[in-house]
Amino acid sequence: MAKSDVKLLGAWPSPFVMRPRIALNIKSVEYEFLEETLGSKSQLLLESNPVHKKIPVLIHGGKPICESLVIVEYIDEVWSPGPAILPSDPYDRALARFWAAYLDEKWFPTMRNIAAAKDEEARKALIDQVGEGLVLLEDAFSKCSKGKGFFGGDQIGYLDIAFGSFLGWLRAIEKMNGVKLMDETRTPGLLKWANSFSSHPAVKDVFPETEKLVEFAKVLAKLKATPPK
Ligand SMILES: N[C@@H](CCC(=O)N[C@@H](CS)C(=O)NCC(=O)O)C(=O)O
Repeated sequence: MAKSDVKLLGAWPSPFVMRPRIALNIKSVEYEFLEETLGSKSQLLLESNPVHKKIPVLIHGGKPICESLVIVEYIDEVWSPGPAILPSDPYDRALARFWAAYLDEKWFPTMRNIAAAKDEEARKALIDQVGEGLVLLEDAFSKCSKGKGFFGGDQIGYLDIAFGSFLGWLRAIEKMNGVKLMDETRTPGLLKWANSFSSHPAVKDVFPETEKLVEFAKVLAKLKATPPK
């Protein structure tokens, strides 16, 4: 497959964009990364994802595929055989999809809201909710990993990608709020997993630095505070 046949529309700070990047790395697929500019949407993005107008979009042989987890599943099916991303067992697959949906629908939106909390009490309540979510995920980790290093077992799988893509922002939010959300007492398994995940060969080159994300968050906050002209 020529590199030009696989294009990914994205942006470096986006956790959702990290997902297909990791999946493509796992499958050793070369691709062209087309970086969107903050605050504007390219014509290609608007044409490729007219429903949500969001990144990531994978364009494979001219055909667009949208939604990060749909893209990860597509990559797993198309570049097969190769290291499997989704679990082969139907129950394990269902569990991985269940927790990925929890992360996207509940856990991450709560964490994202911390920055916009209206006062200190609201901020603290959101931080507590994120911590409670991590305790649930610690339990999910011990069930899914079956004593191995990743949710997917010996190798990074679907749920590792779904959750691991949020780790950069989790670390940035810890730093910006002066808190530790993952720790040895409440989430020992996740703490170890987070280090293995972020240093994995398929991940480390696309894993954003905490400091860069903190700076980016400040730029975003400024943009939000500026009234439209
Ligand atoms: N559910 C989508 C979420 C994608 C998403 O929220 N992308 C953000 C970047 S992190 C985006 O494109 N935002 C632009 C906008 O909302 O207009 C997915 O999993 O792909």
